[in-house]
Amino acid sequence: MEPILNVKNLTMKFGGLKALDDVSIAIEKGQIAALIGPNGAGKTTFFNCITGIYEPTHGNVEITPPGKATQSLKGLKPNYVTERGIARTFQNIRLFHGMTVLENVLIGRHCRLSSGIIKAMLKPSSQREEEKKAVYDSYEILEKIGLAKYVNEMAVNLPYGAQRRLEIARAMATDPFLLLLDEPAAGMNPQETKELDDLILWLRDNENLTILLIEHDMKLVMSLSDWIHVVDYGKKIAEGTPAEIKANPDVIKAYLGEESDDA
Ligand SMILES: Nc1ncnc2c1ncn2[C@@H]1O[C@H](COP(=O)(O)OP(=O)(O)OP(=O)(O)O)[C@@H](O)[C@H]1O
Repeated sequence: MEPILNVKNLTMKFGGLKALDDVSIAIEKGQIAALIGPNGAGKTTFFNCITGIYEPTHGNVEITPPGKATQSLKGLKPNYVTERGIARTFQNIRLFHGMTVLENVLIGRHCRLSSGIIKAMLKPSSQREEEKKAVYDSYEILEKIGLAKYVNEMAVNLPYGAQRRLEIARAMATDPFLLLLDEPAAGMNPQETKELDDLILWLRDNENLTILLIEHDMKLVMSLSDWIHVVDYGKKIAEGTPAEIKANPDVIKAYLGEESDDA
């Protein structure tokens, strides 16, 4: 079976700097995979190349959505990548703080509406049904993610961990088959991290999602991941199971160091 995401020989240059150097990574359907490596290794650049924020200097990104043919994402802008079924969250929280929790999720939903969210919000009668359905679907997502109690709160008033979960809810609203999470546990306390761990597992097991996460919390990475890819200075240096990665001398030297003791 084709991998759900097949990134082939990706190179991204910024002037003289090779942020990614011939990186190939395949993600299988239903996997929770992690992309790890030191600061500046190229992890976020990798996400940016997949999601159309950057056009890679070389290489190709192919997807095989469940039940569909393999297709290339070459040249697609971010909104078209989202439409193809890839959703992401960002390293720094990017919510619409002046909007409610529900409105933030509705914004994510708009790529699945035929009328577009703006028209739907203006409420010409032909769009009312679609708008109602979008609100219903968004509320359902909030329930699943454990945020329904905040539905009419302003996003800015949510506790930090809930804001991070709201980003995942908004990503879910785009109906993805592949979810890319960029440091989802950053800044979380241990309780929030535990809840995130449970949520990611739940999403994979109940929402049919494949998940690729960038994360520096090695305890979370090692407990959650089926498969781990490691980059350093833009190059892929290893891939394997958590046990293999923990024991890999190149990874220990480049990144894990003593951290591997508590993972
Ligand atoms: N738009 C850009 N222009 C120039 N250089 C960039 C750009 N984006 C990233 N870089 C550089 O590319 C390299 C990889 O950055 P990237 O953000 O992908 O690393 P990272 O592995 O995600 O790091 P971290 O773990 O700190 O988030 C860094 O040297 C960074 O400064």
